Amino acid sequence: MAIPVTILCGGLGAGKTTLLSNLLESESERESRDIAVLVNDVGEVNVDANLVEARTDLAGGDELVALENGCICCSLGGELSRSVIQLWKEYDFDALVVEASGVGEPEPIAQQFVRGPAGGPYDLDTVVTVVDARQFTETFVDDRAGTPQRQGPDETGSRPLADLWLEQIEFCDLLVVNKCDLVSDEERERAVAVLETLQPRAEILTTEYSALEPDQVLETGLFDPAAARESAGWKQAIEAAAGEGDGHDDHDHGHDHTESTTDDHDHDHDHDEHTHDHDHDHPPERYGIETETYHRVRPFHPERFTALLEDLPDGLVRAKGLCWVAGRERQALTMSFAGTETTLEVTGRWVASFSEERQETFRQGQPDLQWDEEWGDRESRLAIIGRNLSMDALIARLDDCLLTDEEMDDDWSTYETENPTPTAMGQTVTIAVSSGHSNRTD
Ligand SMILES: Nc1nc2c(ncn2[C@@H]2O[C@H](COP(=O)(O)OP(=O)(O)OP(=O)(O)O)[C@@H](O)[C@H]2O)c(=O)[nH]1
Repeated sequence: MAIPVTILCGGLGAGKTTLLSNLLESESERESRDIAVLVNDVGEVNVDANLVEARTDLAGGDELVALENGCICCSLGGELSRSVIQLWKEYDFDALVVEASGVGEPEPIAQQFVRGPAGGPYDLDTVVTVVDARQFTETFVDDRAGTPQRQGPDETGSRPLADLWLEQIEFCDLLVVNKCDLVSDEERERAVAVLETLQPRAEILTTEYSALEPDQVLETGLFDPAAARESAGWKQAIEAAAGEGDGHDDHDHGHDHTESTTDDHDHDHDHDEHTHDHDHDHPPERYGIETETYHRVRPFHPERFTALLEDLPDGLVRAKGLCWVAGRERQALTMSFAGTETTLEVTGRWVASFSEERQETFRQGQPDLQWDEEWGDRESRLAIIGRNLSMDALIARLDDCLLTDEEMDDDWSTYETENPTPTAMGQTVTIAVSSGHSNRTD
C-alpha cells in the first residue's frame, strides 16, 4: 500500500519543527506509526534535522533525510524523488512527513508525490501550512496605520515573502494557526476569517505550540488533487465570475464577447454582479472582509498602473490575476499582491498574438476561452480580497489606469519602451507600496 505523505509548510519560525517534534514524540510514546521525515532548511541545512533527531528515537537519524543543497524547490526533480524512493526501499515505515523550508512553495513539492516517480510508492495525503498568528495578523489583518511592514526578498530570489506565505496558505488542505498565545481572541478570530477567505477549502485549527494529535495531521485523507490547484480564494472568485467554475451556475455575466473595447471603460462590470449567489464556499463577509473580481477588456496604461501599485490601500489583503498592459500586446502578465508588494510576471502569451493558424488551434483546444472580436483573449481579470477596504474606490482607481478612449486611438509604440513592466517569459518586476503612501480608498 502506498505510504501517506504529509507536507508541512509555513513561514519561517511559524512552528513547523515544533509540530513535527510533537508528532514524533506522540507516535513514539504510543509506539503506533513509524514516521520517516524529510527536512530541509534554506542555507543552513540540518538545524532542524539535528533538533528532530535529538528529540526522537529514530535510529541514528537514518530515517531522517536532510537535503544537502538547501531548498527543496531547487532539488525537486532529482534529489527529493531520489531521497524518498531510497528511503522507501531501505526502510519500513508507515508515514512520511516532508518539512518544507520556510520559503518553499508547496505546489511543486506536492507534484512530486502526485506525478513524479515518488507518486508510485507514496500517496500525498495532507498539505499542512502552519501560520504564525501574530505575524499573519500584523501583515495581513491589522489595520496598518502608519508605515507598512516591509517584506524582504527570500534567500533564493527576489520574490516577496508575503507572496510565498500566501501561496502556502492558498494551496494547503489544513491550516494550523499557531502561536495563538500571542494574539487576543478577537485577533485570532479575525485571522481565521481572513484565512477562510484566502483558502475556503482548508480545514483550520488553532493551536499553541503546534499542539495537535497525530491523527489531525497524518492520514487525514484531506488532499484532493483536483481541488488543490483551484481552491485558492482568489482563483475561485475569478472562476465564479468568469463562469468557468464547476458548472453549478450559469453565471456568464461580464464576459460577453460583444463587450466592446472602446466603450468598455464605462461598463457596469463584474463587480456589480459579483458572486454572492454562487454556492462555492464564499468568503465570510465578517470582519469587513470582501472579495471582488475586476474584469476589463482594455489595457492598463503602464505608468498609471505601476503608480497605483505603489500606492495601494492599506485594507488590501490579496490581489491576483492576469493583466493586460499597453505595450505588452504579446505578454500575458500575472499580477500578485501580498503584504506590501506586487509582483508582475510574464506567465504566458496572449493567444491573440500568435499567427491566425495557431490561434485557431489554441481556440479549438480551449473552446471556453473568452474571445473579443478585436482584442482576442487580451484582458485583465483580477481577484481582489480586502478588509475594511473601499472596494468601489479601488475599482475606480483601477479604471483610471486604463487607457482612455483617446489613448486607445493613439499610437501605442511609446508604451513599449516607456514601460516598467516585464517583457520576457518568466521575468518578474516587484513593486513595493511606497512607505509614505496614503490610505486613499479608506
Ligand atoms: N509563543 C509561542 N512560541 C512558539 C509557539 N510555537 C512555536 N514557538 C516557538 O517559535 C520558535 C520557532 O518554532 P519552530 O517550530 O522552530 O518554527 P519553524 O516553523 O520550524 O521554523 P523554521 O524551521 O525556521 O522555518 C521556537 O522557539 C518555538 O519554541 C507558540 O505557539 N507560541
